[in-house]
Amino acid sequence: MAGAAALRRSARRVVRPGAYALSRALQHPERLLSSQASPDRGGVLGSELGLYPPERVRNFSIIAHVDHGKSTLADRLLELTGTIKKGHGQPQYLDKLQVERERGITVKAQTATMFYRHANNQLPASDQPDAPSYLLNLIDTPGHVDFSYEVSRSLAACQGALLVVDAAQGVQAQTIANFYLAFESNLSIIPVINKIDQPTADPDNVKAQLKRLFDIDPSEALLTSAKTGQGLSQVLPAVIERIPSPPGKCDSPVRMLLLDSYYDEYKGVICHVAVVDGVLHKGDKIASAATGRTYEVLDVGIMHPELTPTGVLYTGQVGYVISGMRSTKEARIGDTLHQAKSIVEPLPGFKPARHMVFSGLYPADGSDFDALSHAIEKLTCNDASVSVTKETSTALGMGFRCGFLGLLHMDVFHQRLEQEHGAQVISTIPTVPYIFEYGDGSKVQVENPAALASNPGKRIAACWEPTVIATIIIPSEYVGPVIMLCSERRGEQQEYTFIDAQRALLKYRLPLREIIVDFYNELKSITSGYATFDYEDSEYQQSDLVKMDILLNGQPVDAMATIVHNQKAQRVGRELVDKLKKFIERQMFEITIQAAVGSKVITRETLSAMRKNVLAKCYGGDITRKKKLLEKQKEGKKRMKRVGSVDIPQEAFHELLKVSNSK
Ligand SMILES: Nc1nc2c(ncn2[C@@H]2O[C@H](COP(=O)(O)OP(=O)(O)OP(=O)(O)O)[C@@H](O)[C@H]2O)c(=O)[nH]1
Repeated sequence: MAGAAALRRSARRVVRPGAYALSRALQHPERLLSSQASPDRGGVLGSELGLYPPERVRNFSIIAHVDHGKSTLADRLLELTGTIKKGHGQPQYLDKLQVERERGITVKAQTATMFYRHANNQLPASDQPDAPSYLLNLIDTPGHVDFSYEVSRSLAACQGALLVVDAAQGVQAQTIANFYLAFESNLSIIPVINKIDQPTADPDNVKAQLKRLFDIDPSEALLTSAKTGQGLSQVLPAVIERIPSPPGKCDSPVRMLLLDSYYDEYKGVICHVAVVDGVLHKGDKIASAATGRTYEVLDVGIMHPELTPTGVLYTGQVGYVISGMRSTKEARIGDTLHQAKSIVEPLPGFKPARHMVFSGLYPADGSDFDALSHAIEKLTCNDASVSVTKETSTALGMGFRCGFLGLLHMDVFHQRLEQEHGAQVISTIPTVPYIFEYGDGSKVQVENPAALASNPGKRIAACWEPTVIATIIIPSEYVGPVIMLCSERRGEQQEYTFIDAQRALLKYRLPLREIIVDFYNELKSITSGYATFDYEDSEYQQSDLVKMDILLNGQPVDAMATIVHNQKAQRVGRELVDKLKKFIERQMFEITIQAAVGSKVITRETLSAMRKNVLAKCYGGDITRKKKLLEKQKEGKKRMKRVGSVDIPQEAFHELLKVSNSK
């Protein structure tokens, strides 16, 4: 038992939070089985990995719209191959990120190596003892739009993808986005129509949609239920038969693509790699094409599904490498790692993550700056897609300006800071990266509205804002309200088609600013939850933007400054001022709250003076009760931010994040 516990502990240390199938497996290491098809039944030895030349390897991903069943399907495939034990009952999520459990989403992509014996599609593997065994790398990916960066990274290591579509819901916005990601990467796509057990399942309609939208031959679609197991036996044979083996030269110097990296307290930086050429051995010297630094390979292995040392990785295989890198900053995602002292052409990496949303993060208690700094550093070790720079606010003190892939990504990061690192954080109103041109022709990218100083010597000549191309799929009766919503948000229609008799597809160019706050919620609410939405970044467009300041008793609060479209300044200003009025408690003096563009005040409210007497309700002379109330008041004060003479509660900052920019 003690051994199992130790294994569990060590598994927990090294596992990357993510696809719950893998995590679940780690909770029960005693249930981990070497595959039925594995060449050895007690683990995978390096020499046996050599039995899998590229022709016997398949690297594939599972892509889908959120909730269409990727992770459940991944789970079933791991069971089917004996990588985790069958029938582990109700999913247990103890090793999964709390944030993933609460939100029911996958945030990080995960890789698992499986072994599968395959000869004849018609017969069970147990009846074909001599059937050749294949090494399959399955990469489970997140479905939410903010994490599509993870999807494209995963696809770089694959030659094929299972495109999972819910048999009742049909093709949705992210199905389209993910299909094109895979299609543009030249992957073989296997359509899997999942959840056929549902009473409302209509696989024929889904086949027709796949044909119409992607020109997929209906006979190619596999029909499955990841819940009941129906149709699952066709999946892996299709993977082997329809997906090409990875290309690569076995006898060339080693060259591998760095897919992902994370930091482990005990082992240091762990890199996930796809070996494109050559063979990588423990003890080899490797170099980074990006930094030129060299490292010794201290450990190498596969994810089966937990880290399993093998001492070697062959051409076409996907696994992990530990090489004494000190920080994930050294492990640049998309970098080529290659045999040291050999001249190799770097692999074509992938598009760097583009930060769509920026926000300032400050410690709720100014004296906690070091703790927040430490927490952010630790968290970015496992989420390299966040950009972090130090900044100072007169209102909030020292903090950080962080760039995120989207609003959900920002929320998840924020939540993880609080849950995993106990950090109490104030975040400022999210903003997008604008470009401003001054009268002298110089241009700046503005990620912090407060940094856009109103400098009379620097007249703003023009500004640009980022836009996205949004794809929205809705039942046709909701087309009218959605068109109205998009035009309110300054959208420009690009496409309006029907994907079947009941559903329409709308494409809009929208300013990113207009969708980062509240757009999705509103879209869902006007379509009774039926709309699905996805976007890809597009070009910058010139726009009439202004910086809006919030002033308390005449003093601007830099952390509350925001950039808005000129025509919306009045409405946004009103909303911000109203929110603040609601959340700032009356104080012993009168407080004026104003929103101003330049020197022009566009809206104003006054909070009359009042002394809050916490002892007012405390009759009689119960001294301990009085003390308690005073203590509570003192605690409350700690959560206040003093700006000039005004105390602003932490909640006021949180509420400002929710201010819609349209309506
Ligand atoms: N009825 C039915 N439900 C299924 C099936 N496959 C998955 N589900 C359920 O659908 C829900 C979503 O499944 P997931 O596997 O988490 O979906 P996902 O696509 O991985 O979701 P993200 O990770 O958030 O992108 C869960 O409640 C599953 O139990 C199926 O074949 N039939």
